[in-house]
Amino acid sequence: MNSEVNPDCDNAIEVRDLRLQYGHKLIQKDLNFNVQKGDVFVIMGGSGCGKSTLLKHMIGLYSPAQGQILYHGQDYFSACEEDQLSMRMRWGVTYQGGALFSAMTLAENIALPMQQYKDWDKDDIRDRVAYKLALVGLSGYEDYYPSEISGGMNKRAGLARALALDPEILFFDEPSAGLDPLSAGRLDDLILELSQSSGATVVIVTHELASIFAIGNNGVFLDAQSRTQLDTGAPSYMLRHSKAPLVREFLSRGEIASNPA
Ligand SMILES: Nc1ncnc2c1ncn2[C@@H]1O[C@H](COP(=O)(O)OP(=O)(O)OP(=O)(O)O)[C@@H](O)[C@H]1O
Repeated sequence: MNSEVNPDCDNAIEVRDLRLQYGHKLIQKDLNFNVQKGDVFVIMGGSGCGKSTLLKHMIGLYSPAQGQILYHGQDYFSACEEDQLSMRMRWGVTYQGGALFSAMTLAENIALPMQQYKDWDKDDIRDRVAYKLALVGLSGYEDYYPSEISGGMNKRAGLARALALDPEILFFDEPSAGLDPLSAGRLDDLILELSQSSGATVVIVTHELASIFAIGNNGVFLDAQSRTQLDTGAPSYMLRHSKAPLVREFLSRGEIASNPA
């Protein structure tokens, strides 16, 4: 266990005064919110407001222009490389396209992080791969290539790979992008089921209202115009009670645009 990690900290993630830029281009500023352990936390907002950018900062791909992101009380960006790696090893990430390696079978894709980061032997890895595939409903698909299975199955296989190292936090960028509503709904159910059964915290970027309400118990709403968060909390609460009209309007597809209830 990392020396600086505080296991008693209820917040899996704390975002403090965060400012996100690409060069001089400001994307978001003054972001402040907490993700509690076990939350399914939704990053919401209209197209181009910076949802993916925020997620990329949260998984350490980009450094913030200002502010902090703390994991179990430890600031990621001021930590040494070794501590950053040990934090990253506790995360599972799935990107927008599923992003499996096309030249590898599903089993090889899922085994890859295990081979990279663990000293598990071959049999152990084979069993763990089979278990992860079973968790996402893909038992028996070990030897299939990504091109041989459907889009929805690819997403589920991507999820199995994200689960490879038994993560404490799972990050998803638009997990159901490109899926039909039924498959998207099934993927939502699976994400919720896996987070509940493993106790993992989930951080998810989506603008799908159905997903936001089906699985999110907490979240943050980003605005492209003011370039800051308009609200944070439970999406179902924000829908009726957010003090920001734009949030109520967005979450109700324009049906609740007047004063908060
Ligand atoms: N690598 C980059 N360099 C410069 N600008 C970028 C980069 N990536 C994204 N942007 C810009 O940052 C802004 C936010 O993009 P981002 O993809 O984070 O938004 P988003 O809310 O996830 O959008 P969407 O819902 O459409 O996927 C956009 O104006 C985008 O053009």
